[in-house]
Amino acid sequence: MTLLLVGDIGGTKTLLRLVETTADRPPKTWKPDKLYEALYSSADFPDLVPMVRQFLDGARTELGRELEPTKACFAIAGPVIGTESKLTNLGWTLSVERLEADLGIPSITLINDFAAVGYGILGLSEDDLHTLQAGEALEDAPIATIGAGTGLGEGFLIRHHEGDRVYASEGGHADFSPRSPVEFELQQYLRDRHHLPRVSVERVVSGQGIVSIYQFLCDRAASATGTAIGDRDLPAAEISKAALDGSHPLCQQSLQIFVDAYGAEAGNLALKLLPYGGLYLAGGIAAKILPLIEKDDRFLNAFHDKGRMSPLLQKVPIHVVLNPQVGLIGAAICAAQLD
Ligand SMILES: Nc1ncnc2c1ncn2[C@@H]1O[C@H](COP(=O)(O)OP(=O)(O)OP(=O)(O)O)[C@@H](O)[C@H]1O
Repeated sequence: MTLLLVGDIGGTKTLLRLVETTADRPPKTWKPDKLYEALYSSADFPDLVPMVRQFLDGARTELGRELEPTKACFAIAGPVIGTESKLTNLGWTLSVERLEADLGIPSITLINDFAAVGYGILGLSEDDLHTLQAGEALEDAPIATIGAGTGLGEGFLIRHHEGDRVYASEGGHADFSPRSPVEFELQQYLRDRHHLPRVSVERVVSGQGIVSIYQFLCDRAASATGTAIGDRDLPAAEISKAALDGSHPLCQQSLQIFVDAYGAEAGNLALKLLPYGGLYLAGGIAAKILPLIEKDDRFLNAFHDKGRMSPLLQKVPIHVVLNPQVGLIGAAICAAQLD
């Protein structure tokens, strides 16, 4: 029996989990059962080491036995360079060598959170997915992942007989490319408001993006009517709730612009990778606003809107990931494959 420690480390919260596996290298499509799990507020700790120590103490007390994980994988919302990662929001600097020494775990790896999503989708079952477009799946073709949450993650997976290769990217920081007059206005608004020379797609396609789009529409309506709009400071969850129940026209319009931009960016990613192995929408937001993604085929229309290349994109299978644990599942699959 091998004991794995896996973690999903975000700027806000960190979820740690212990997983047991009987096989040395379980199949890549393995969906691990959790032995013990705990959620922490990342900023409550000066570093990952004291958090893991507290977690393992809690697990030993709860399970009433000695627990010594031999492999660990931590998925990090930020770039991982070689064996190191700096979480700028938290002031943590993590290195594999230091973590292995301080935690006494012989084999540790750090991966980007979207690399973890890449591993994780291999472990999902049909119930974890909602298909937006069946397309025409090709077994050996690349698989793409995209996901709006706190930021916008993008990654890809290449299937290979010697083992699948999972890659993260910083695609969310590529330029936002407006397609309609209102989107051009939005781009200019964001440039002016944040004093930016350019606007990245993450500024629009993310939780903060939903808030920014809504504030843009409020300010635009206020300057057209000369009357300030109430409730200008709503969080993304409330804006999408009001859009879903149809109770607030500006919230509805905000989510329409968001879904259009999300679909268009997913289409850009698909043009670059031709992911006939599937394009997966992960991140926390897509599953929560599914009716708005599907309403009037809004997401798919924006996805397909690529001129002469549109027929190619109609063949890409597109699935929304409904399981919010996909990153942790991926971290466990990755940990299990460590030597
Ligand atoms: N119902 C909702 N509709 C739209 N946006 C939402 C909703 N609920 C939460 N959000 C937004 O989603 C973002 C969080 O996304 P997600 O749940 O994917 O977290 P995350 O990116 O994994 O977080 P972390 O970086 O801490 O790991 C926040 O910006 C939040 O405001």
